[in-house]
Amino acid sequence: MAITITRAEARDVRFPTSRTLDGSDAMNPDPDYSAAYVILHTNVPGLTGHGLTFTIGRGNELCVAACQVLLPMVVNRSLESITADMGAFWHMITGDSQLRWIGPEKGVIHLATAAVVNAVWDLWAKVEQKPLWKLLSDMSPEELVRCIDFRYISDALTPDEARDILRRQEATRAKREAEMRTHGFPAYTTSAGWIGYSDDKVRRLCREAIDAGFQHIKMKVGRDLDADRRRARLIREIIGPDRKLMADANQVWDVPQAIAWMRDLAEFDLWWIEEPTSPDDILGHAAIARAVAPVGVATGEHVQNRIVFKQLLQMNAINFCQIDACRLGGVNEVLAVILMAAKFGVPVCPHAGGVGLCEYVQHLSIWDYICVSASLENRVIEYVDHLHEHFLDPVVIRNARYMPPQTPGYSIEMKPESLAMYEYPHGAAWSNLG
Ligand SMILES: C[C@H](O)[C@@H](O)CC(=O)C(=O)O
Ligand SMILES: [Mg+2]
Repeated sequence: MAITITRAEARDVRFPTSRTLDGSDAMNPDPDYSAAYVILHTNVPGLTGHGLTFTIGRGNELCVAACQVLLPMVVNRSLESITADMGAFWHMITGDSQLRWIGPEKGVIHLATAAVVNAVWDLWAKVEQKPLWKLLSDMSPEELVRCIDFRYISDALTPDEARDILRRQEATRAKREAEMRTHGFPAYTTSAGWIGYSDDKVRRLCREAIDAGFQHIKMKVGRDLDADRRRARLIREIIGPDRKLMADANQVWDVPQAIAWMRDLAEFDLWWIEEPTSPDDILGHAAIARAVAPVGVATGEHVQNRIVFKQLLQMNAINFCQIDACRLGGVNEVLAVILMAAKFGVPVCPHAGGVGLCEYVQHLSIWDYICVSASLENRVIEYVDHLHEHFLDPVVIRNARYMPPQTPGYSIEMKPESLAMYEYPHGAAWSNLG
Protein backbone atom coordinates (compact mmCIF):
# COMPACT_ATOMS: atom_id res chain seq x y z
CA MET A 1 0.00 0.00 0.00
CA ALA A 2 1.28 3.47 -0.82
CA ILE A 3 2.06 5.43 2.33
CA THR A 4 0.63 8.93 2.32
CA ILE A 5 1.14 11.72 4.83
CA THR A 6 -2.45 12.56 5.67
CA ARG A 7 -2.00 15.27 8.28
CA ALA A 8 0.71 16.93 10.32
CA GLU A 9 1.06 18.82 13.57
CA ALA A 10 3.68 20.96 15.27
CA ARG A 11 3.85 21.24 19.06
CA ASP A 12 5.66 23.52 21.50
CA VAL A 13 7.51 21.42 24.09
CA ARG A 14 9.72 22.97 26.78
CA PHE A 15 11.62 21.58 29.75
CA PRO A 16 12.35 23.89 32.70
CA THR A 17 16.10 23.16 32.76
CA SER A 18 16.91 26.73 33.78
CA ARG A 19 15.82 25.79 37.30
CA THR A 20 18.86 23.56 37.73
CA LEU A 21 21.13 25.49 35.33
CA ASP A 22 21.64 22.39 33.21
CA GLY A 23 22.86 23.58 29.84
CA SER A 24 24.09 26.96 31.11
CA ASP A 25 27.00 28.80 29.51
CA ALA A 26 28.45 32.30 29.33
CA MET A 27 26.07 33.44 26.57
CA ASN A 28 23.03 31.38 27.57
CA PRO A 29 22.91 31.45 31.38
CA ASP A 30 19.37 30.08 31.84
CA PRO A 31 18.25 27.85 28.95
CA ASP A 32 14.99 25.92 29.03
CA TYR A 33 15.74 23.07 26.64
CA SER A 34 12.86 23.11 24.16
CA ALA A 35 11.68 21.63 20.92
CA ALA A 36 9.40 22.55 18.08
CA TYR A 37 8.11 19.04 17.60
CA VAL A 38 6.60 17.76 14.37
CA ILE A 39 4.44 14.66 13.88
CA LEU A 40 3.56 13.39 10.41
CA HIS A 41 0.48 11.18 10.44
CA THR A 42 -0.08 8.65 7.66
CA ASN A 43 -2.81 6.51 6.18
CA VAL A 44 -1.25 3.50 7.94
CA PRO A 45 -2.60 3.13 11.49
CA GLY A 46 0.18 3.66 14.05
CA LEU A 47 2.76 4.79 11.50
CA THR A 48 4.02 8.31 12.16
CA GLY A 49 7.18 10.30 11.42
CA HIS A 50 8.68 12.49 14.14
CA GLY A 51 11.17 15.34 14.03
CA LEU A 52 12.17 18.21 16.24
CA THR A 53 14.21 21.33 16.15
CA PHE A 54 15.98 22.52 19.28
CA THR A 55 15.70 25.93 20.92
CA ILE A 56 16.38 27.14 24.44
CA GLY A 57 12.93 28.47 25.37
CA ARG A 58 11.49 31.85 24.42
CA GLY A 59 10.91 31.97 20.67
CA ASN A 60 10.15 28.27 20.41
CA GLU A 61 6.66 29.34 19.36
CA LEU A 62 8.18 31.03 16.29
CA CYS A 63 9.72 27.74 15.22
CA VAL A 64 6.38 26.00 15.75
CA ALA A 65 4.69 28.61 13.55
CA ALA A 66 7.38 28.18 10.89
CA CYS A 67 6.85 24.41 10.96
CA GLN A 68 3.13 24.99 10.46
CA VAL A 69 3.92 27.08 7.40
CA LEU A 70 6.11 24.33 5.91
CA LEU A 71 3.96 21.32 6.72
CA PRO A 72 1.41 21.81 3.90
CA MET A 73 4.30 21.01 1.54
CA VAL A 74 4.35 17.41 2.78
CA VAL A 75 0.69 16.77 3.57
CA ASN A 76 -1.17 14.69 0.96
CA ARG A 77 2.12 13.54 -0.52
CA SER A 78 3.07 9.90 -0.76
CA LEU A 79 6.29 8.98 1.00
CA GLU A 80 7.51 7.39 -2.21
CA SER A 81 7.07 10.64 -4.14
CA ILE A 82 9.45 12.26 -1.63
CA THR A 83 12.04 9.52 -1.22
CA ALA A 84 12.28 8.90 -4.97
CA ASP A 85 14.34 12.10 -5.12
CA MET A 86 15.30 13.32 -1.67
CA GLY A 87 17.57 16.04 -3.06
CA ALA A 88 14.70 17.51 -5.07
CA PHE A 89 12.44 17.31 -2.01
CA TRP A 90 14.95 19.26 0.09
CA HIS A 91 15.40 21.81 -2.68
CA MET A 92 11.62 22.27 -2.82
CA ILE A 93 11.25 22.73 0.95
CA THR A 94 14.04 25.31 1.16
CA GLY A 95 13.25 26.93 -2.17
CA ASP A 96 9.65 28.12 -1.83
CA SER A 97 9.63 31.37 -3.75
CA GLN A 98 8.00 33.43 -0.98
CA LEU A 99 9.18 31.66 2.17
CA ARG A 100 12.75 31.86 0.95
CA TRP A 101 12.67 35.58 1.67
CA ILE A 102 12.58 34.97 5.41
CA GLY A 103 15.78 32.87 5.23
CA PRO A 104 17.23 31.95 2.94
CA GLU A 105 18.38 28.75 4.61
CA LYS A 106 19.00 30.39 7.97
CA GLY A 107 17.27 31.38 11.18
CA VAL A 108 13.81 30.29 12.30
CA ILE A 109 12.69 29.02 8.90
CA HIS A 110 15.76 26.80 8.57
CA LEU A 111 15.34 25.42 12.10
CA ALA A 112 11.77 24.53 11.13
CA THR A 113 13.03 22.97 7.88
CA ALA A 114 15.11 20.60 9.99
CA ALA A 115 12.12 19.49 12.09
CA VAL A 116 10.07 18.73 8.98
CA VAL A 117 12.87 17.13 6.96
CA ASN A 118 14.02 15.00 9.89
CA ALA A 119 10.43 13.82 10.45
CA VAL A 120 10.33 12.62 6.85
CA TRP A 121 13.62 10.72 7.35
CA ASP A 122 12.27 9.21 10.58
CA LEU A 123 9.18 8.04 8.70
CA TRP A 124 11.23 6.61 5.85
CA ALA A 125 13.55 4.73 8.22
CA LYS A 126 10.56 3.28 10.08
CA VAL A 127 8.98 2.11 6.84
CA GLU A 128 12.28 0.50 5.83
CA GLN A 129 12.48 -1.09 9.31
CA LYS A 130 15.96 0.32 9.91
CA PRO A 131 17.53 2.81 12.27
CA LEU A 132 18.47 5.90 10.27
CA TRP A 133 22.23 5.20 10.37
CA LYS A 134 21.58 1.81 8.78
CA LEU A 135 19.21 3.22 6.16
CA LEU A 136 21.98 5.62 5.15
CA SER A 137 24.72 3.01 5.39
CA ASP A 138 22.85 0.69 3.04
CA MET A 139 22.54 3.37 0.34
CA SER A 140 24.85 3.32 -2.63
CA PRO A 141 27.17 6.30 -3.19
CA GLU A 142 24.88 7.36 -6.05
CA GLU A 143 21.77 7.26 -3.84
CA LEU A 144 23.50 9.27 -1.11
CA VAL A 145 24.70 11.90 -3.55
CA ARG A 146 21.16 12.25 -4.87
CA CYS A 147 20.03 13.32 -1.37
CA ILE A 148 22.25 16.42 -1.46
CA ASP A 149 21.57 19.89 -2.83
CA PHE A 150 24.93 20.99 -4.26
CA ARG A 151 23.74 24.51 -5.00
CA TYR A 152 26.27 27.00 -3.58
CA ILE A 153 28.86 24.35 -2.65
CA SER A 154 29.95 22.94 -6.00
CA ASP A 155 33.02 25.19 -5.94
CA ALA A 156 34.17 23.17 -2.91
CA LEU A 157 32.61 19.75 -3.49
CA THR A 158 31.13 18.44 -6.72
CA PRO A 159 28.74 15.50 -6.94
CA ASP A 160 31.53 13.49 -8.60
CA GLU A 161 33.93 14.22 -5.74
CA ALA A 162 31.28 13.28 -3.18
CA ARG A 163 30.66 10.03 -5.02
CA ASP A 164 34.40 9.28 -5.11
CA ILE A 165 34.74 9.86 -1.35
CA LEU A 166 31.86 7.45 -0.74
CA ARG A 167 33.17 4.87 -3.20
CA ARG A 168 36.57 4.78 -1.49
CA GLN A 169 35.01 3.33 1.67
CA GLU A 170 32.23 1.26 0.12
CA ALA A 171 33.96 -2.12 0.03
CA THR A 172 34.89 -2.00 3.73
CA ARG A 173 31.61 -0.71 5.17
CA ALA A 174 30.61 -4.06 6.67
CA LYS A 175 33.76 -4.28 8.79
CA ARG A 176 33.13 -0.87 10.36
CA GLU A 177 29.44 -1.57 10.86
CA ALA A 178 30.37 -4.70 12.84
CA GLU A 179 32.89 -2.68 14.84
CA MET A 180 30.25 -0.05 15.67
CA ARG A 181 27.78 -2.71 16.76
CA THR A 182 30.36 -4.19 19.14
CA HIS A 183 32.24 -1.16 20.44
CA GLY A 184 30.17 1.92 19.61
CA PHE A 185 31.36 5.46 18.84
CA PRO A 186 33.46 7.45 21.38
CA ALA A 187 31.70 10.19 23.33
CA TYR A 188 32.74 13.19 25.39
CA THR A 189 30.74 14.78 28.17
CA THR A 190 29.72 18.39 28.66
CA SER A 191 27.45 17.63 31.60
CA ALA A 192 30.22 18.12 34.16
CA GLY A 193 31.08 21.62 32.98
CA TRP A 194 27.96 23.81 32.77
CA ILE A 195 28.84 27.31 33.86
CA GLY A 196 26.08 27.57 36.47
CA TYR A 197 27.29 24.56 38.47
CA SER A 198 29.17 25.01 41.75
CA ASP A 199 32.80 23.91 42.02
CA ASP A 200 31.74 21.02 44.26
CA LYS A 201 29.22 19.82 41.70
CA VAL A 202 31.81 20.10 38.89
CA ARG A 203 34.27 18.07 40.98
CA ARG A 204 31.71 15.37 41.69
CA LEU A 205 30.54 15.17 38.07
CA CYS A 206 34.12 15.01 36.76
CA ARG A 207 34.84 12.08 39.09
CA GLU A 208 31.65 10.37 37.92
CA ALA A 209 32.59 10.99 34.27
CA ILE A 210 35.98 9.37 34.81
CA ASP A 211 34.36 6.41 36.54
CA ALA A 212 32.03 6.08 33.53
CA GLY A 213 35.05 5.88 31.24
CA PHE A 214 35.06 9.34 29.63
CA GLN A 215 38.42 10.42 28.23
CA HIS A 216 37.22 13.87 27.10
CA ILE A 217 35.47 16.57 29.14
CA LYS A 218 34.21 19.97 28.01
CA MET A 219 33.91 23.00 30.28
CA LYS A 220 32.19 26.31 29.70
CA VAL A 221 34.32 29.47 29.74
CA GLY A 222 34.12 33.15 28.95
CA ARG A 223 32.22 34.82 31.75
CA ASP A 224 35.06 35.53 34.17
CA LEU A 225 38.71 34.75 33.52
CA ASP A 226 39.62 34.11 37.16
CA ALA A 227 36.69 31.70 37.49
CA ASP A 228 37.70 29.94 34.27
CA ARG A 229 41.25 29.48 35.54
CA ARG A 230 40.04 28.21 38.90
CA ARG A 231 37.65 25.72 37.30
CA ALA A 232 40.14 24.58 34.66
CA ARG A 233 42.66 23.92 37.43
CA LEU A 234 40.22 21.93 39.53
CA ILE A 235 39.06 19.90 36.51
CA ARG A 236 42.65 19.19 35.45
CA GLU A 237 43.47 18.09 39.00
CA ILE A 238 40.71 15.49 38.78
CA ILE A 239 41.04 14.33 35.16
CA GLY A 240 44.85 14.41 35.07
CA PRO A 241 47.14 15.55 32.26
CA ASP A 242 46.29 12.84 29.72
CA ARG A 243 42.54 13.12 29.32
CA LYS A 244 41.39 15.79 26.88
CA LEU A 245 39.87 19.02 28.18
CA MET A 246 37.87 21.23 25.81
CA ALA A 247 36.44 24.71 26.40
CA ASP A 248 33.34 26.35 24.99
CA ALA A 249 32.87 30.14 24.97
CA ASN A 250 29.49 30.17 23.17
CA GLN A 251 30.37 33.28 21.10
CA VAL A 252 31.00 35.76 23.91
CA TRP A 253 34.32 37.13 22.64
CA ASP A 254 35.53 39.52 19.97
CA VAL A 255 38.46 38.19 17.98
CA PRO A 256 41.32 39.88 19.89
CA GLN A 257 39.65 39.07 23.20
CA ALA A 258 39.38 35.39 22.24
CA ILE A 259 43.08 35.25 21.43
CA ALA A 260 44.07 37.01 24.67
CA TRP A 261 41.75 34.87 26.82
CA MET A 262 43.11 31.70 25.27
CA ARG A 263 46.68 32.80 26.09
CA ASP A 264 45.56 33.09 29.70
CA LEU A 265 44.20 29.54 29.59
CA ALA A 266 47.21 28.08 27.75
CA GLU A 267 48.65 26.28 30.78
CA PHE A 268 45.55 24.05 30.95
CA ASP A 269 46.39 22.35 27.65
CA LEU A 270 42.98 22.69 26.00
CA TRP A 271 42.24 20.41 23.05
CA TRP A 272 39.82 22.83 21.44
CA ILE A 273 38.17 26.18 21.97
CA GLU A 274 34.58 26.12 20.77
CA GLU A 275 32.60 29.06 19.38
CA PRO A 276 35.25 31.62 20.32
CA THR A 277 33.38 34.37 18.46
CA SER A 278 30.40 35.02 16.19
CA PRO A 279 29.44 31.94 14.16
CA ASP A 280 29.17 34.15 11.07
CA ASP A 281 32.73 35.45 11.33
CA ILE A 282 34.69 33.14 9.09
CA LEU A 283 37.80 35.30 8.87
CA GLY A 284 37.66 35.89 12.62
CA HIS A 285 37.66 32.15 13.23
CA ALA A 286 40.60 31.80 10.85
CA ALA A 287 42.57 34.48 12.71
CA ILE A 288 41.84 32.83 16.05
CA ALA A 289 42.80 29.39 14.69
CA ARG A 290 46.15 30.74 13.55
CA ALA A 291 46.79 32.52 16.84
CA VAL A 292 45.79 29.81 19.32
CA ALA A 293 47.29 26.74 17.60
CA PRO A 294 47.99 24.01 18.66
CA VAL A 295 44.66 24.46 20.45
CA GLY A 296 42.06 23.64 17.80
CA VAL A 297 39.06 25.79 16.93
CA ALA A 298 35.67 24.05 16.91
CA THR A 299 32.36 25.45 15.79
CA GLY A 300 29.04 24.52 14.24
CA GLU A 301 26.07 24.58 16.59
CA HIS A 302 25.18 28.03 15.21
CA VAL A 303 26.61 27.55 11.72
CA GLN A 304 23.47 28.11 9.81
CA ASN A 305 24.01 26.20 6.60
CA ARG A 306 26.41 24.30 4.33
CA ILE A 307 27.58 27.54 2.72
CA VAL A 308 29.04 28.94 5.94
CA PHE A 309 30.63 25.55 6.70
CA LYS A 310 32.12 25.59 3.20
CA GLN A 311 33.85 28.88 3.86
CA LEU A 312 35.06 27.86 7.33
CA LEU A 313 36.66 24.81 5.70
CA GLN A 314 38.06 26.72 2.74
CA MET A 315 39.70 29.28 5.04
CA ASN A 316 41.21 26.68 7.42
CA ALA A 317 39.16 28.38 10.11
CA ILE A 318 38.11 25.23 12.00
CA ASN A 319 39.94 22.14 13.19
CA PHE A 320 36.74 20.38 14.34
CA CYS A 321 33.46 20.51 12.42
CA GLN A 322 30.49 20.48 14.79
CA ILE A 323 27.47 19.61 12.69
CA ASP A 324 24.14 20.14 14.38
CA ALA A 325 21.25 17.88 13.35
CA CYS A 326 18.69 20.68 13.37
CA ARG A 327 20.64 23.93 12.93
CA LEU A 328 21.41 22.60 9.46
CA GLY A 329 18.29 21.85 7.46
CA GLY A 330 18.03 18.20 8.42
CA VAL A 331 19.74 15.01 7.28
CA ASN A 332 20.24 16.08 3.64
CA GLU A 333 22.30 19.16 4.48
CA VAL A 334 24.25 17.32 7.19
CA LEU A 335 25.34 14.75 4.59
CA ALA A 336 26.70 17.59 2.46
CA VAL A 337 28.70 19.06 5.33
CA ILE A 338 30.12 15.70 6.45
CA LEU A 339 31.31 15.05 2.91
CA MET A 340 32.84 18.53 2.63
CA ALA A 341 34.62 18.04 5.95
CA ALA A 342 36.01 14.74 4.63
CA LYS A 343 37.33 16.45 1.54
CA PHE A 344 39.07 19.11 3.66
CA GLY A 345 40.38 16.53 6.15
CA VAL A 346 38.56 18.02 9.15
CA PRO A 347 37.08 15.62 11.73
CA VAL A 348 33.36 15.87 12.48
CA CYS A 349 32.47 16.05 16.19
CA PRO A 350 28.73 16.76 16.37
CA HIS A 351 27.10 19.21 18.72
CA ALA A 352 24.60 17.53 21.04
CA GLY A 353 24.02 19.88 23.98
CA GLY A 354 20.25 20.11 23.91
CA VAL A 355 17.14 17.98 24.05
CA GLY A 356 17.10 15.17 21.50
CA LEU A 357 20.39 16.15 19.91
CA CYS A 358 22.29 13.15 21.32
CA GLU A 359 19.50 10.93 19.99
CA TYR A 360 19.88 12.50 16.54
CA VAL A 361 23.62 12.88 16.03
CA GLN A 362 24.66 9.36 16.98
CA HIS A 363 23.09 8.22 13.68
CA LEU A 364 25.06 10.81 11.71
CA SER A 365 28.46 10.02 13.22
CA ILE A 366 27.98 6.28 12.91
CA TRP A 367 27.16 6.76 9.22
CA ASP A 368 30.15 9.11 8.86
CA TYR A 369 32.45 6.41 10.24
CA ILE A 370 30.98 3.56 8.20
CA CYS A 371 30.63 5.35 4.86
CA VAL A 372 32.82 8.48 4.82
CA SER A 373 35.71 8.99 7.20
CA ALA A 374 36.54 5.37 8.12
CA SER A 375 38.47 6.86 11.03
CA LEU A 376 37.85 7.54 14.71
CA GLU A 377 40.94 9.71 15.06
CA ASN A 378 40.06 13.01 16.77
CA ARG A 379 36.37 12.16 16.51
CA VAL A 380 34.03 12.24 19.50
CA ILE A 381 30.31 12.82 19.78
CA GLU A 382 29.14 15.20 22.48
CA TYR A 383 27.05 13.67 25.25
CA VAL A 384 24.89 15.51 27.79
CA ASP A 385 23.10 13.62 30.48
CA HIS A 386 19.73 15.35 30.32
CA LEU A 387 16.15 14.51 29.32
CA HIS A 388 16.79 11.14 27.64
CA GLU A 389 14.01 9.61 29.72
CA HIS A 390 11.46 11.41 27.52
CA PHE A 391 12.37 9.45 24.38
CA LEU A 392 11.02 6.07 23.32
CA ASP A 393 14.44 5.01 22.07
CA PRO A 394 16.96 6.90 24.22
CA VAL A 395 20.70 6.80 23.60
CA VAL A 396 22.65 3.91 25.07
CA ILE A 397 26.09 4.88 26.35
CA ARG A 398 28.39 2.03 27.27
CA ASN A 399 31.91 2.69 28.53
CA ALA A 400 31.64 6.28 27.27
CA ARG A 401 30.66 5.20 23.76
CA TYR A 402 27.40 5.59 21.87
CA MET A 403 26.03 2.15 21.00
CA PRO A 404 24.24 2.10 17.62
CA PRO A 405 20.45 2.37 17.93
CA GLN A 406 18.59 -0.76 16.89
CA THR A 407 15.01 0.52 16.65
CA PRO A 408 13.77 1.69 13.24
CA GLY A 409 13.68 5.47 12.80
CA TYR A 410 15.73 8.49 13.85
CA SER A 411 15.36 7.85 17.65
CA ILE A 412 13.65 11.20 18.11
CA GLU A 413 10.12 10.12 19.01
CA MET A 414 9.11 11.40 22.43
CA LYS A 415 6.81 9.57 24.80
CA PRO A 416 3.21 10.83 24.42
CA GLU A 417 3.02 11.48 28.16
CA SER A 418 6.16 13.65 28.02
CA LEU A 419 4.75 15.65 25.12
CA ALA A 420 1.56 16.23 27.11
CA MET A 421 3.30 17.06 30.37
CA TYR A 422 5.82 19.55 28.90
CA GLU A 423 3.68 21.16 26.21
CA TYR A 424 4.01 24.91 26.62
CA PRO A 425 2.24 26.73 28.22
CA HIS A 426 -0.59 24.43 29.27
CA GLY A 427 1.17 21.12 30.07
CA ALA A 428 1.14 20.14 33.72
CA ALA A 429 4.88 20.84 34.07
CA TRP A 430 4.25 24.50 33.22
CA SER A 431 0.78 25.14 34.60
CA ASN A 432 1.87 23.73 37.98
CA LEU A 433 4.88 26.05 38.22
CA GLY A 434 4.40 28.69 40.88
C1 LIG B 1 22.65 26.44 25.70
C2 LIG B 1 23.26 25.11 25.38
O1 LIG B 1 23.21 24.27 26.51
C3 LIG B 1 24.71 25.24 24.94
O2 LIG B 1 25.52 25.64 26.03
C4 LIG B 1 25.19 23.92 24.39
C5 LIG B 1 26.56 23.97 23.87
O3 LIG B 1 27.16 24.98 23.61
C6 LIG B 1 27.25 22.70 23.64
O4 LIG B 1 26.68 21.66 23.94
O5 LIG B 1 28.34 22.75 23.09
MG1 LIG C 1 28.86 24.56 22.32
